[in-house]
Amino acid sequence: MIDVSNVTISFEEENQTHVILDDVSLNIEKGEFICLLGPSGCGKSTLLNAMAGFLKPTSGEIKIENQIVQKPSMKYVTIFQNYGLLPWRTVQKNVELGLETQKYSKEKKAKIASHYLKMVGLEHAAKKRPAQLSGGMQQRVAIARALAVEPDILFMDEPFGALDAITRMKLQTDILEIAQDTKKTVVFVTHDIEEAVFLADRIVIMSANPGRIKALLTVQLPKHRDRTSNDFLMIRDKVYEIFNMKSHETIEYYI
Ligand SMILES: Nc1ncnc2c1ncn2[C@@H]1O[C@H](COP(=O)(O)OP(=O)(O)OP(=O)(O)O)[C@@H](O)[C@H]1O
Repeated sequence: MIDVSNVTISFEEENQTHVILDDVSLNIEKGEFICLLGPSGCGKSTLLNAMAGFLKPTSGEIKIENQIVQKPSMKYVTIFQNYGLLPWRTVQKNVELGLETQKYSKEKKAKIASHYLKMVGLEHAAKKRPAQLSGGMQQRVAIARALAVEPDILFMDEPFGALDAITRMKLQTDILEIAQDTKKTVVFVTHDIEEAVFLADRIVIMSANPGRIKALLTVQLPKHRDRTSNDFLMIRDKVYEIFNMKSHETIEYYI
């Protein structure tokens, strides 16, 4: 569904060229949940923004369903860490935002918004304003708003980065279920190894200076993942190994 071919992205600054992404190639299948994982500054957001049409590659090309990506499209939607809700609108009206460019009746817009608010467990909050909601709830509204335009692809840039650990785990479970139920293709940026192992069908492991793909890891875990299972921990360890973060000393524990 998404073909990234030999993409290099560089920026000019004070007469110097900074190569942010260097010859990155990647194919993403329809319905896959892909996590872009890597240290700060390795170009995860830059790659996501290029796929989403916010940024043009310096060389190489990106195609979505065989069309070169030139600009953002309604067929794919980006969700950012800072929810981007309009504070003066109710939750319901925020979810309806993306529908306003389409010629739907008032009733149809309200029906679609209610459907997706229900999907994220917020039907009871429809009349509230964003400031009356917790961070986790605001991000749920942003997810409902993105889903309401029924995109084929969701691009998510560290969407849970600002949330506390427990809320984050709840939202991870929910987005995984929603992505599976609605058969979305998801490209999700994170620097959290556990989050990537919990969510991804495949993890794209990136290295920095310049940003490159260091490894592609297929996560062969069941649909419903258990963060404490041996298989989960083995895959997490494998990622640590790829980042050279695993200690090779044997430690004995006495409890
Ligand atoms: N418009 C720009 N002009 C110059 N440099 C840029 C621009 N956008 C990004 N960069 C640089 O590109 C590099 C990669 O940035 P990017 O935000 O893609 O990294 P990231 O892996 O998503 O990092 P983080 O996890 O910290 O968000 C950084 O060094 C950043 O300073």
